[in-house]
Amino acid sequence: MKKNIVFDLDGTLLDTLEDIAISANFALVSLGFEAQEREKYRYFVGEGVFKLFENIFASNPQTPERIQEAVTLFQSHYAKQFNQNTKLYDGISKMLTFLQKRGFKMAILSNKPDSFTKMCAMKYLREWKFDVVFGAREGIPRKPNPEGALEICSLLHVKPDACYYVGDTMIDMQTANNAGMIALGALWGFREEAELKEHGAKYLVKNPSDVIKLLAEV
Ligand SMILES: O=C(O)COP(=O)(O)O
Repeated sequence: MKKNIVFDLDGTLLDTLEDIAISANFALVSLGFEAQEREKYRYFVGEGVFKLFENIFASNPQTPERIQEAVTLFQSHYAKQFNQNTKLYDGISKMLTFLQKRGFKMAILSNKPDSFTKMCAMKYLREWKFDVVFGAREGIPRKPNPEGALEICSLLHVKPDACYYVGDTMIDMQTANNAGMIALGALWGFREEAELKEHGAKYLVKNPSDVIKLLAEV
């Protein structure tokens, strides 16, 4: 039985791009830097909030203290911004209902700070039962390190190879493979097919109804 599925959050279950971009641009402008185009955030997001600003400042590196200032400004802004434009991607609701009815155990593993991950899950995903919701937590290495994914397996009492992991970036495909899970690359999210293929997607799904088709026989 492989009725276990772990989801990435940003760019997979939720389209969070706009609110992340607004809050990050607030932090940048507050510190005297230029705001970045919303589309660029597709590539900045994925490895947690500190790395978000490291990525933004890639061509103009800043001290860790400066980056931390940006992170702090981002976090206080995002606490109020996170639910302004964010939404479930089309078809997610139907997919989650299907999986739940079919008896799948479901979990979330994100590199978004743990408190924000839980706030988003409470706001947008409370209709469905997620056995575990983990964001980035103190002392636990971020994805693509498999520690969080393996902890979920042990909490669910399942083996990694009996778990699907659905995500939209190379970080997610690497996480799934590092943990020994079955990697599903979601093409509706932040990144492109080539990236997901290159980093070990076992299956590519164009939309959430493809997940239903793929897992209908499991
Ligand atoms: O916020 C991030 O950096 C990434 O979040 P995700 O792991 O849910 O894609």
